[in-house]
Amino acid sequence: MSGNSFGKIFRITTFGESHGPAVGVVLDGCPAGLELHEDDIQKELDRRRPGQSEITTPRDEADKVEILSGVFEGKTTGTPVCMVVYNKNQQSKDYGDVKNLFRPGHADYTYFMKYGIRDYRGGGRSSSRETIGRVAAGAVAKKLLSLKDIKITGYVKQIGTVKGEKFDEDFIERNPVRCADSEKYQEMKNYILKAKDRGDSVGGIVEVIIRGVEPGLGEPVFDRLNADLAKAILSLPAVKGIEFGRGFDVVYACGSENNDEISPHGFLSNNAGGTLGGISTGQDIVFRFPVKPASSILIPKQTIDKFGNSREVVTKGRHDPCVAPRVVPVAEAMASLVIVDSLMINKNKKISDFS
Ligand SMILES: Cc1cc2nc3c(=O)[nH]c(=O)nc-3n(C[C@H](O)[C@H](O)[C@H](O)COP(=O)(O)O)c2cc1C
Ligand SMILES: C=C(O[C@@H]1CC(C(=O)O)=C[C@@H](OP(=O)(O)O)[C@H]1O)C(=O)O
Repeated sequence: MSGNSFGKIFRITTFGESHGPAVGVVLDGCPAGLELHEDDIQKELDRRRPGQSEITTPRDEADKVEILSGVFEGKTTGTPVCMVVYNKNQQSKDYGDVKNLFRPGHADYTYFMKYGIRDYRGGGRSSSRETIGRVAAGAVAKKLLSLKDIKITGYVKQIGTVKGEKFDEDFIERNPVRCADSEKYQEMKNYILKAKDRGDSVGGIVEVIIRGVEPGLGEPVFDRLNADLAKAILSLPAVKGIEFGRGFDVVYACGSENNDEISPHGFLSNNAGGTLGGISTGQDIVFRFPVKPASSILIPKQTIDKFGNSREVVTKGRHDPCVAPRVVPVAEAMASLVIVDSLMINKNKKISDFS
């Protein structure tokens, strides 16, 4: 177990480091015959790409994808699909100062303790450059889901203390904060920019809605659909938790308010967030997660070097002042991978399916 792979039937292994030659993914288990072009992948990678606005890292990467295998004459062949993006704008010399230091909030300390060696050029393997592979595979999953009219939409619900209240789906795609509330967008952006001016960073909350999932997806005990989604989301850098439906607020509710009543026309509410007993109800699956403020900040902080000496560190280089807007397409990709995998696992559960 190396921890670099995810999924049971629709399986991915990501590879690469932030400042190495390339990052990417090998996707195994994709059915043959799916029409797949680099453009399908590129449009999702373009949503994740850095260097696109003043509220994201200025590292300027085109993130152009190449499909190396598994596709012939525009269709998947049923063999592993390998997709690669070459890193072009590393500027690794900027990281010489932190070569022997553990940047607070980053994985430098834990990687060094675990492996005794660390790629100090940027975040190395722990950098979000790794999520390119997830987004590329997620784009294939999204294509499969579109055949079943399943749609996954993520958006920024909160930045710092600024809460979005509306949900304007068209607006999400058009604005760099990926906020669904057109009225709160400028306020959210200003909140990020003020922190950036101070050399600081801020956190946020992202919500994801999965529409069109049939009832019956997810396994009953350990591989509950909500548990699989939770693992997928918690496997993302900077994510510190997850809640479904009414979430942590269930603490304030009585059963009489929290149970989702059922009528002949369907459920009357969705406090559960789309699963019961770990199995999809057929309603929207709704979850949200907090994203911590990016660790790389220009405010001097105390740390140690790898020899145990006390040091002060300022994290130079190019960084996101807020991770939340950037994580949206990645979270959608992870959710897509889980839903496709669950659909593939969910075969032949009733004798009537076995024909
Ligand atoms: C899309 C995305 C972009 C990120 N950009 C940055 C960044 O520019 N600077 C930073 O310090 N952390 C950034 N992070 C978070 C770090 O990668 C993460 O905090 C670090 O690897 C330590 O992991 P942990 O926070 O999960 O413990 C980003 C995360 C994601 C998902
Ligand atoms: C380049 C990207 O964002 C990076 C995410 C990141 C981190 O620690 O996650 C740190 C910075 O990169 P580096 O590894 O060069 O220090 C960001 O610029 C990207 O997401 O494509």
